[in-house]
Amino acid sequence: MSTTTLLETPAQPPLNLTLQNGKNIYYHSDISIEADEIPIIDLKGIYSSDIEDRKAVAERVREAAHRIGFFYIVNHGIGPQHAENTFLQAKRFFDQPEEKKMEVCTDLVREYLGYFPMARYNRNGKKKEDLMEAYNWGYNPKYDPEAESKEEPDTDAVKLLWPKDLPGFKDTVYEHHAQLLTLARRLTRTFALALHLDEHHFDKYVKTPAAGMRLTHYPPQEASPSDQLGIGAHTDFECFTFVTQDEQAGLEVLSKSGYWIKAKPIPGSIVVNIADCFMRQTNDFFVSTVHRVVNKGGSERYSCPFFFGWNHDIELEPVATCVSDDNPMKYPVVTSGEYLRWRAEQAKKVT
Ligand SMILES: O=C(O)CCC(=O)C(=O)O
Ligand SMILES: [Fe+2]
Repeated sequence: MSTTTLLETPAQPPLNLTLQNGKNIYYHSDISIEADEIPIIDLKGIYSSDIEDRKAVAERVREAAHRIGFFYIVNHGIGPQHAENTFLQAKRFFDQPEEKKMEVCTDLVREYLGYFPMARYNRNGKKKEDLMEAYNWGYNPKYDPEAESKEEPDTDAVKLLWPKDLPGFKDTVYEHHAQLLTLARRLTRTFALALHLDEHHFDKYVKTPAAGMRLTHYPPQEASPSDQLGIGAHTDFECFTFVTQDEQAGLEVLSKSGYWIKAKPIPGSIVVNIADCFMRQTNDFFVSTVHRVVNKGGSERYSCPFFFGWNHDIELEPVATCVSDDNPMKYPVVTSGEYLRWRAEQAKKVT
């Protein structure tokens, strides 16, 4: 495993970039490499009745979340038909004429939801805009298997942002969303154990969670990654993200040694990455790792990220096992909702 730091590898002057969360990143080259740094974690043990099995998985999660902030999960319990169905819906949606997709454009609402048109954002200030389009939707208690009240919220996003001419689209993608929601709540317990807390420590944080989901489409790009990306380098906003990828490679992760490493698709797996709210709450013990997408593979790429965070009113207070007199909390305490709103405002400005 690489533990080289940038300071130890003075090849050429590093490239640098300021991210939307205000952090600066440095890297050696825009060309990515193959490396064996992202572990594959078998989740079978989290469903065991024996706490020792659950703790054994949690220790692997602890190591990965601390070292690189990315891991694959297998044996996660979600049947392959859900990803297949979602990708079919993604193709259906993106194959529509542009004016149809614009009927559910993100500009219709204040939130960062709905359709993001092709090449709309330029997250890293490259010569050309990011070559991707996306469709986003949010948590809805109507489709939450554990919601106490199943009433659909009366928001503009719910009323305006669902495509009108794609029967079955909403139900199908929410079926997958419900599966991911259940897994995310389960994994929240594993994360609690990974932080050496009581297994149920975060249970009350995930009653009405932030649980946004996205379909993304990246056409193959001709420009080099120095001039254009599929999605520019960024960190995610919430606690953790599940990325379901199709078979087309493209996701890349910035390693601590300052190289872009490929997170190649592994059939049936889900990629998990730590995001900023968890990094803040764990006082940087969990790393919210920078990632991006470059589709140089010659075929269309589809993926489906699921962004999971706490109920909006939860204060992102420090996790007790991650602070001490010698290691005081680095971040001001804000609520999850306040932080996500601030990040969404920053993200909307990147045009
Ligand atoms: O498409 C992917 O593999 C990842 C997308 C991503 O990082 C995001 O939408 O935040
Ligand atoms: Fe991301």
